[in-house]
Amino acid sequence: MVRGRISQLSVRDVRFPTSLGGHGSDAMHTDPDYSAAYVVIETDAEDGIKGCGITFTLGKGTEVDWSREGCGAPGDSSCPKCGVGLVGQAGGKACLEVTCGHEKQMLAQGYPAYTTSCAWLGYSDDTLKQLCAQALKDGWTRFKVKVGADLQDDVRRCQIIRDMIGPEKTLMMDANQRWDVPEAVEWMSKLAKFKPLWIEEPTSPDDILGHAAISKALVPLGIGIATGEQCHNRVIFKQLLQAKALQFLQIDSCRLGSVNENLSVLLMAKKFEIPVCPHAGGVGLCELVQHLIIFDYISVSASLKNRMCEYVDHLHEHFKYPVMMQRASYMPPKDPGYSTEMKEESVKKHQYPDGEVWKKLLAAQEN
Ligand SMILES: C[C@H](O)[C@@H](O)[C@@H](O)[C@H](O)C(=O)O
Ligand SMILES: [Mg+2]
Repeated sequence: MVRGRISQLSVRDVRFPTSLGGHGSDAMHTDPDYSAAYVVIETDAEDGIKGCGITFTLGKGTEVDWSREGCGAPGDSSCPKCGVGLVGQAGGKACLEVTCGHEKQMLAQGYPAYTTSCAWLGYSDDTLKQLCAQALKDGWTRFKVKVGADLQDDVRRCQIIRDMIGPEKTLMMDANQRWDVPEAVEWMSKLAKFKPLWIEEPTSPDDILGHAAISKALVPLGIGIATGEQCHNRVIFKQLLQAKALQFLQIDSCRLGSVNENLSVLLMAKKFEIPVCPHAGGVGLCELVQHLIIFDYISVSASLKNRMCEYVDHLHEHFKYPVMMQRASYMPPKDPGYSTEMKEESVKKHQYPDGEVWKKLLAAQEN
């Protein structure tokens, strides 16, 4: 039913200076400023219905004029992490009438999550220990640690985190594409003693057969391959699944353009019996993907076995409908829409380069 016409469209470059604290850092992206191209489509409908969309980048990636900036060169750590994938938040009715057991279970217990927030690569050992201790207190049982830049550092950091969480809790590792195929196998053979459930993005996300080779070598060591946060369409996922290149599939709500593209991947994963463990974090990715993974549980996979959704503890305060976490789980959102809308005040403050936050930072840099 048509309810008005599009009357206005705005695109804003919103950046958060996360690099100042090393938040979000990994072996490839050493100083990311979590950022978004934030789009609002307004209509002239009487009820004021509007659509909001985000594309997650690491700062410079938000600039339209890349080439002049020289952005896009391999190794430029501020290049866009995620491609263009607009997702909307349109008004509508929240559909939370309890109709099935799985839905009831989600409403009561939520969808299980793991945390990446303790172990970004740029964090000191002290910060790692402090955040890990706090996360354990808060009830987290699944942890992801960044690896891939320096083997000795990885061994030390993995030892710290494994000692702190004990042998039973789940540990995952993420190399953010840093290795080539033989290097990935060799490096992970050295980290196998820390019993990681998976190694994520061990090599280039485009190297489907490379992932298959790594998977063949590491599965006998009890290590699965997780990938998907850089996969931009269902065809890539189809090939990863057909080639038996992954044991955990990581959809990304923004990288895969549209909800429909995400749904087709959820259905393929079900057919291949591969658990979906979404990528989240960034700017708003937790807010968005929680809808998809809870839908997956209620309507597609009907299983929580080997399944969990990533959680990162940053920037939720800038969203109008932030995620609600309880006992290390995502509690189902009860507001209508895709939870994409940002607070106007946050957008204004963090707009690049003329928002209050950036004016101050850029002025300080000049002095
Ligand atoms: C640059 C970013 O923080 C990435 O390190 C992050 O998205 C990561 O790959 C993840 O799995 O959370
Ligand atoms: Mg990752």
